[in-house]
Amino acid sequence: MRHFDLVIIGTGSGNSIADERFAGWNIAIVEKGVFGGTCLNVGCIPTKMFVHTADVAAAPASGARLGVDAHLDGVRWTDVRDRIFGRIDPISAGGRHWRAEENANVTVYEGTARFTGPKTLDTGTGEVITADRFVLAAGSRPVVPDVADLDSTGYHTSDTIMRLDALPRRLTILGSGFVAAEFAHVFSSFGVEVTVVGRSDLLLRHEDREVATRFTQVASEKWDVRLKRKAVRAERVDGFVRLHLEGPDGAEVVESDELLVAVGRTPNSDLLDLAATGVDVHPDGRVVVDSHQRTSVEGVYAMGDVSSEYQLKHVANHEARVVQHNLLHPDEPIESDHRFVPAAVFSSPQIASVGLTEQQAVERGVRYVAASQAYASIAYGWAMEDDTGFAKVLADPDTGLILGAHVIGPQASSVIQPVIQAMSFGLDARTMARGQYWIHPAMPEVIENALLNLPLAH
Ligand SMILES: Cc1cc2nc3c(=O)[nH]c(=O)nc-3n(C[C@H](O)[C@H](O)[C@H](O)COP(=O)(O)OP(=O)(O)OC[C@H]3O[C@@H](n4cnc5c(N)ncnc54)[C@H](O)[C@@H]3O)c2cc1C
Ligand SMILES: NC(=O)c1ccc[n+]([C@@H]2O[C@H](COP(=O)([O-])OP(=O)(O)OC[C@H]3O[C@@H](n4cnc5c(N)ncnc54)[C@H](O)[C@@H]3O)[C@@H](O)[C@H]2O)c1
Repeated sequence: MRHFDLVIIGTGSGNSIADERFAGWNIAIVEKGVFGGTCLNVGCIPTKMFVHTADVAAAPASGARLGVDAHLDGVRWTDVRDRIFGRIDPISAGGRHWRAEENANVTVYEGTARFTGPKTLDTGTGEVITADRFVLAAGSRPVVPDVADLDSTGYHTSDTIMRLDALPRRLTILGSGFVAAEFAHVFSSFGVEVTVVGRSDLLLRHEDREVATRFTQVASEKWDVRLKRKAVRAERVDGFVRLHLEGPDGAEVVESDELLVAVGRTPNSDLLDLAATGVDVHPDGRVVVDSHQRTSVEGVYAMGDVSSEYQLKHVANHEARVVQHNLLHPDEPIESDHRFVPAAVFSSPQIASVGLTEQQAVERGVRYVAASQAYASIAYGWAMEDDTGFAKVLADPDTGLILGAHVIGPQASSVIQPVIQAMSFGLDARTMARGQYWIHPAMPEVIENALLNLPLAH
């Protein structure tokens, strides 16, 4: 049985750990799928390449109110798709080749790993290995909801929808979170009739309620949004998918060419038979880790979607750096910093958030003041004729320290960044607003003004 210094399971964010500082280590990497993991192959990267393309496709329609009459002649779907994956697939193949053929100290096993005993791993390739240290970086996968006959009907997830051979005429999206909001924007901008089916009363219900309400209003004008619906059965009739729903007005059916299921992601910990090596798992499937990313077994670390509360690439990258340091310096371990984790939804409009929502502040009994500023009331908002976007900030009324920020509108994912910086470095709202120049007339003025609107004690 081969023995290694380190085994890394999963080539998403885990693949970045073994850099030149590990040249003297004997390392095994196990991957069951395509090299590079979710973000590169089926997540952040391709979706944002589609989102940018969708923004371009949607631009002509927004020109008329500025006095520019433009028309979208068409979207060459296969060209769009092949440009995106023509860029991505070689990166994945190159990464695999580099690890498998050019890293003298790394052995790549292409199989589904599972533990068979303490620090003993079946690589799924016919070979069982042992190691002193393991990194569990096995990520997550789409949840398949309990809807009768879904399997026999056939459906897509975010893993497959981007590789369609042709644009559907109609697309139903089951789910109302990040994936649903981003793909609804992509496909509707390409001319597809989109229906979004959600369980709760709002799209993106985990956002600050004012933001989720505004997004739901804007979305309902563009897409057929059906909320408070339960999907009970699916069927395929004459080649079309029919989704049977139960809602406030009783039973209804949505028919479309394709169905995208986007109801969340579950950690891949169940594939690993972790009990065999004694690693603890939360009831929701996340591997239990401490602030140093250590599991319940000495020498076994976990990071990213398989263990994190946040299924986000910037969090997985951060945790990978922590694991990397702690492998190299076990006597001086560092902790992950999850104080101010931001997130953005790249839909239309965009949404970005960091820190507490107003609802969380209320639920947790946190003292706060809140203020907002509309894009429509800053100069660049006039330039864009934006009439739905706004920035909202929450702060401690006494210290002025920022507790949360929520932005809905153009470039929200970039506009919010100075607030993330202020929160991370303990800058109070007044100092942040008045202690620096804000380029006029640029979009971050929406943040400057929201900060100035806060009714702080001093
Ligand atoms: C459609 C979509 C869009 C997204 N967009 C964004 C975004 O814009 N911004 C953002 O921050 N985040 C985004 N995310 C989330 C982000 O992709 C993930 O948080 C991140 O990729 C997780 O990285 P990871 O290394 O933990 O797991 P992964 O990248 O999923 O890597 C895990 C790897 O482990 C392998 N594996 C699993 N089990 C085994 C096993 N038993 N044996 C061997 N190998 C195994 C898998 O095949 C996979 O390659 C998006 C996700 C999706 C689905
Ligand atoms: N821009 C980004 O950073 C980005 C983009 C895409 C995905 N992601 C990550 O991937 C994760 C997964 O995305 P997601 O959109 O699949 O999950 P999500 O958790 O964001 O949203 C899932 C939604 O589906 C709803 N739902 C659950 N079961 C349902 C059912 N049976 N019928 C109808 N609705 C149901 C839930 O109430 C929830 O609102 C995200 O939470 C996020 O962390 C991030």
